This record gives sequence, C-alpha cells and structure tokens, in this order.
Amino acid sequence: MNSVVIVSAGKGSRMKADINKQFLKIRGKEVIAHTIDKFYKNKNIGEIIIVIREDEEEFFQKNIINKYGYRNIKVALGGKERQDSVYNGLKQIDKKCKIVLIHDGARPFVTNEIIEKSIICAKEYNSAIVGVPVKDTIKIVNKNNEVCDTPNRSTLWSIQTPQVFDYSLIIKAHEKAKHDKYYGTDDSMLMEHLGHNVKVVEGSYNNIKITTPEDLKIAEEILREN
Ligand SMILES: Nc1ccn([C@@H]2O[C@H](COP(=O)(O)OP(=O)(O)OP(=O)(O)O)[C@@H](O)[C@H]2O)c(=O)n1
Ligand SMILES: C[C@](O)(CO)[C@H](O)COP(=O)(O)O
Repeated sequence: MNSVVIVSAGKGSRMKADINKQFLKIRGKEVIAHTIDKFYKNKNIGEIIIVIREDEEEFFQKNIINKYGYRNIKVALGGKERQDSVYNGLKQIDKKCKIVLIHDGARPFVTNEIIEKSIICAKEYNSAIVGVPVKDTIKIVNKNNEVCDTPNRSTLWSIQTPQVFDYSLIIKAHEKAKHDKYYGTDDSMLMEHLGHNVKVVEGSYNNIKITTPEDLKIAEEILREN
C-alpha cells in the first residue's frame, strides 16, 4: 500500500497573515483542501495522514474534514521543526505501507502525473524526490554580499515535494538523524545522511510552495489557467 503524509503544522510566519497560510483560500477553497484533494482522488494512494498543529486540530476537523466530508483521514500532531512533524506522521502509518509519499500541505498544485511517476521511481530506487532544473544563475554569496562562487547551473535543481521512499528505509533514516541530532531542510537529506542514493524525478514549475503573499497571487493565476 502507498501512504501519504501531508505536513501542515508550520507557523506560516513568512505569509504574515492572521491565520495559518494552510487555511487561506485560493479561488474560494483552502490551500490545505486543494492539497488533500490531489491525494484523496488518486487511485494509487491507500492512506492519508495529515500533520496538524495541536492548537489548530479542532479548527481543522470542523472547517476542513467536516466541511468537505473527507473520510478515513488520520491526523497526527506537529513537532517543532518540519522534520519532527514528518516523523510524527510516519509513526501513524499502517503496517501494510510499503511506499510513503511526504508532501507539504502548502504545495496545492501537485498533479496525478507527478504523484504517479514519483511512486514508480521510488519502487525502483527506494528514494525519489520531485524537482525542476533551476532557470536562474545561482551564486554562493558571503555575509558581505560578495560572490564566492558560481556553481555550474546544469547540475542544479530546485527540489519540491512529494518526496517518496521505501517506508522502512525512511524510518531508519529518521532514527539515525534523531540519534545524530541531524536536521535537514528536506526529507531526502536524511536518506543521504543514511548513505542512500536519491533519484530526482522531473516535476513542474507550477508545483510551488505557498510561502509569501506573492505566492497566493501566483496561485490564483495557476488555478485560473488550469
Ligand atoms: N514544524 C513544522 C514546520 C513546517 N511544517 C510544514 O512543512 C511545510 C513546508 O514548510 P514552510 O512552507 O516553511 O511552512 P512554515 O514553516 O509554516 O512557514 P514559515 O517558515 O514561513 O513559518 C508546510 O506545509 C508546513 O506546514 C510542519 O508540518 N511542521
Ligand atoms: C521540503 C521542501 O519543500 C523542499 O523544497 C522545503 O525544503 C521545505 O522548506 P521550508 O524551510 O520548510 O520552507
């Protein structure tokens, strides 16, 4: 069985809104509901776990689960860092799970095609992450704003979610990270820390993470075009 952990227990501080960004609306529907729909309607997904902040659990139940009538969605509580929230979600997964997808609640434009090709890749390589080649030139800059280096752009990818893994391996990777007090900014860094190869699957430039107020405007446009 394939399970998905959708992490939605962040603070959304860069959005500077009165409510958590997951509950802001794009074209009348909450960001998190757009994201859930993508997995809820996908025939390859057997189980959905949403990770929510404890102080937002009641609001989530009433305004998302009850409002849209979602069934069989498990809820886990968030942790201090994204990585802690992912681990809490992974612990709720059914024993029958072989492949787990980890996805940001704040990335509502994931597609069926991306979900399907990342699962196929994870079945072959145990570890698959979605990304797109960078379009800009990237500079490494020091604290005085001086350029230190310009990495070769043809080797640079911007990494998104879903990130998809063999379930027992990602649990092992989290346990090693916990033991070593190692924190990564994405899930695959834990697999790299475990010494495992990670394969990249080409995603979409529309699969943005809603992070700042500008992203909400871009999101409205993406939805209008699709
Ligand atoms: N402790 C945390 C931190 C983040 N996330 C989730 O991880 C995803 C990516 O994180 P990000 O966009 O950085 O969200 P926030 O941490 O909420 O944003 P900010 O850094 O602006 O506060 C989001 O769906 C967020 O809800 C989480 O579940 N638990
Ligand atoms: C996992 C991620 O979405 C990949 O781009 C990203 O690293 C999350 O980072 P954030 O610091 O929580 O925004």
